[in-house]
Amino acid sequence: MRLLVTGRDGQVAQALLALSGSDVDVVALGRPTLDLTDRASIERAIAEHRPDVVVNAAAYTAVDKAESDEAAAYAVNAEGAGHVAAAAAAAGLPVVHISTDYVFAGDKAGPYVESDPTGPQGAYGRSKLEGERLVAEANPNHAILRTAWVYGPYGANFLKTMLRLSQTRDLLRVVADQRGTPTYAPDIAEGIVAVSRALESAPGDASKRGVFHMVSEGETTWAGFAEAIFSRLAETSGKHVTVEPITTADYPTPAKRPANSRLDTTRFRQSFGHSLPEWTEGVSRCMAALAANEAP
Ligand SMILES: NC(=O)C1=CN([C@@H]2O[C@H](COP(=O)(O)OP(=O)(O)OC[C@H]3O[C@@H](n4cnc5c(N)ncnc54)[C@H](OP(=O)(O)O)[C@@H]3O)[C@@H](O)[C@H]2O)C=CC1
Ligand SMILES: Cc1cn([C@H]2C[C@H](O)[C@@H](COP(=O)(O)OP(=O)(O)O[C@H]3O[C@@H](C)C(=O)[C@@H](O)[C@H]3O)O2)c(=O)[nH]c1=O
Ligand SMILES: [Mg+2]
Repeated sequence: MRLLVTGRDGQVAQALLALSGSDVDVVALGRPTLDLTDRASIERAIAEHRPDVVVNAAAYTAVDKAESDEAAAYAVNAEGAGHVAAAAAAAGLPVVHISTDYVFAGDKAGPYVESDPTGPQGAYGRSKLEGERLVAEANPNHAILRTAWVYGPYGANFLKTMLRLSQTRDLLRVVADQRGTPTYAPDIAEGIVAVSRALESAPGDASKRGVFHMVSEGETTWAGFAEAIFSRLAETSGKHVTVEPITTADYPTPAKRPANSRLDTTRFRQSFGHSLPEWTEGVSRCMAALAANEAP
């Protein structure tokens, strides 16, 4: 099976590339070769590489910057996602599209299921929600995978921000009133491969089409995530960092984030017979990979 992945240097794209081997052949393309705002560039890539499934892992992911740059976020996350889905449809191919917990308002008491009403709190979430709509409209043969709090050895993420800040500080203030699930990019990549195989081998199976919540098992807060990172850092390096739990109000940001980002993964697990490991396991594996210098 060959996957054409958009966004070569992204966290998820890099994790998919790392899986490329005999079983699955991954071609990941980014700008300038493949640009989501240029549908013809996506069509050319499909014609050249002849994939079995197209995976849209490229996105405008700067949550705060999107508040003052909403048009750019829409061009990539909404219209661009639609272009990827339309180009796949034109070639008769399924599309796997990655979306986010930030499509929700975050005011539900329990974990969100796929059919819950959306209510994005910021420009990034709005652009991603519109992307979901345009993908579904352009290509009925789709799986939209909403994930959350992505981190891994490649690219920029909260875990690497925490490690960087810890080089100059012994105390970090981190919000403790936003709940969700940190999800390890290599586990997302495995999930995408499982979904891609299912789309390829079960054409027309409606139980494997639509929207799915795909996050690691368990839940925490950003402060809890930071604590887990620093407890592993202490074990391996002896360096101690204190996490001071604070409220969202204590940490003003341009974009509002959902207080409850928890996603119920039942539909995903039942439809694909696959689940992602506990989030704490991913933290250990990511720290080990970084210590082994497996990624820049
Ligand atoms: N990061 C997170 O915490 C979460 C991410 N997601 C979703 O998961 C998916 C993957 O995210 P992640 O891997 O973290 O993203 P990254 O921010 O790591 O990477 C995104 C990639 O998209 C590329 N890109 C941006 N604009 C374009 C464009 N116009 N054409 C082609 N490529 C473009 C960027 O390329 P360049 O280097 O050129 O800028 C970058 O390589 C996205 O859909 C995201 O919305 C969902 C939940 C959480
Ligand atoms: C760096 C830092 C952040 N924070 C807070 C701010 C915010 O509420 C939370 C996370 O901050 P970040 O900016 O790293 O995370 P953010 O960019 O909001 O991450 C989101 O990215 C997009 C792409 C998604 O789709 C989401 O699932 C989510 O992962 O932690 C602190 O409290 N202290 C700190 O020192
Ligand atoms: Mg950010």
